[in-house]
Amino acid sequence: MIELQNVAYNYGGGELLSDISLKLAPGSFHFLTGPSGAGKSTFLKLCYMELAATSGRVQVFGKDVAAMGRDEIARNRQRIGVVHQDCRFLDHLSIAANVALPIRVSGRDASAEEANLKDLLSWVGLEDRADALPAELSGGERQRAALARAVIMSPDVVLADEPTGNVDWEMSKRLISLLVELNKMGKTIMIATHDLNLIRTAKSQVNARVLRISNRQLQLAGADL
Ligand SMILES: Nc1ncnc2c1ncn2[C@@H]1O[C@H](COP(=O)(O)OP(=O)(O)OP(=O)(O)O)[C@@H](O)[C@H]1O
Repeated sequence: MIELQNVAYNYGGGELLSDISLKLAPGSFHFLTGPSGAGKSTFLKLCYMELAATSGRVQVFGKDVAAMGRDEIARNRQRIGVVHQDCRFLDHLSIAANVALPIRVSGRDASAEEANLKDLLSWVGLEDRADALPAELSGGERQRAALARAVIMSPDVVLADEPTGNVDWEMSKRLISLLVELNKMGKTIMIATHDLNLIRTAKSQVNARVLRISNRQLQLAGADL
């Protein structure tokens, strides 16, 4: 699905990530952990082609990202659902309209997707909040809406950046269960988090590998979590 070979990245200062190699197999479930500022968000951005590697090779769906044009990147991006750390919404649009936004942006007929949208909102437990505005939602509701928006295009891969950052433990477990469900449906999942309790909880539900960014390198964490 996504493959990095000897990838490095720097924002202009020193190297933030060095010599990173990883192959995300279809249907795999990964956690990405590491201290604040280690480069977890940056790593995810390399995976969803928001950033281009400074050196090395990134392949997405079997194609070299460096060889893709803008349109091809945009097309392939539709196959990757991203839950952003700060989950921003358009404030003047309802939650249902925000969740459906990727469909409109892609040019597909949103009215043909009404049933899908309804199912998705009820899957994340927001069927009663469809007409609410983003400002009226709690932190947990926002995160669930962000997850629904990330999967509305039926992506093959879901990348989530601290999806449980601002929610309580019960809500964190609920969000992780939703991501585990997506994985059981065949989607490839990667979640950046520094919540080790969450990783332990998820590991009882799914066969997850834990990656850690430390000293600019990506390592496979041991079973000592
Ligand atoms: N656009 C940017 N320009 C310059 N430096 C940046 C940019 N984005 C991030 N950085 C720096 O790169 C480093 C890694 O940031 P990143 O957000 O990838 O880390 P992180 O591991 O996700 O952190 P956190 O757990 O706090 O979210 C930080 O020092 C950050 O300040």
